Amino acid sequence: MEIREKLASIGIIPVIKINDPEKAVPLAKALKNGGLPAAEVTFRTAAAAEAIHRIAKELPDVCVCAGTVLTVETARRAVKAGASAIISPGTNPDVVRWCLANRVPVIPGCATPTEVEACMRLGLDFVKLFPAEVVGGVKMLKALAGPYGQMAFMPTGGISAANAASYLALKNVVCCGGSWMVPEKLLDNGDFDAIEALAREAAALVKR
Ligand SMILES: O=C[C@H](O)COP(=O)(O)O
Ligand SMILES: CC(=O)C(=O)O
Repeated sequence: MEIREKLASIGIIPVIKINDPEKAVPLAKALKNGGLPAAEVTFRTAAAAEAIHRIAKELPDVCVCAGTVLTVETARRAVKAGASAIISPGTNPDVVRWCLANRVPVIPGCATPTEVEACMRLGLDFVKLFPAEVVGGVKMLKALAGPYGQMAFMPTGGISAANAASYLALKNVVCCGGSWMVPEKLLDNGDFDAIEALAREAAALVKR
């Protein structure tokens, strides 16, 4: 299955900031058991590569992606660790070109029509909208659907159980990203049951 179809079938992609790599596998298990077999592990912590490696090795049916990939070097590390896709908050053309040259799925962030067009020129038809709620959310995506009918989006930033369904109802939305089902405190405390419950609540918003 192509990554886009896989992400579409999961619907909501948990965005993770993890400090302790020991928690990576129990966290991914909790998300999977809750109905979200995916993780965007952000390179905002030193544990990111190790967390990706552990999830990819122990839970091959979980779609583990790398987030906050700002450089080609980080993209290389993420792919080596086992990431299925490279995701970033903005668009670094060097990262996109490296991914395309190495056949690595890449989902860079856009916040404006000009950035969407830059990604189209790079050859992409699927990007992130970030930070989604700040830049107009559902209204912005509806507006972008006019001139950019072929472009599909993964809105992230400010999405929650309260508004995810309105994003998922849009034709140009493949999936949403969000951190709300993995609150830092629950992860730090190792409260995987609570995370699983939040994942289950989120997964119930996805029409399959
Ligand atoms: O930086 C934000 C994360 O990428 C996801 O956004 P969120 O915490 O609003 O869900
Ligand atoms: C926010 C986001 O998309 C990222 O850190 O990759």
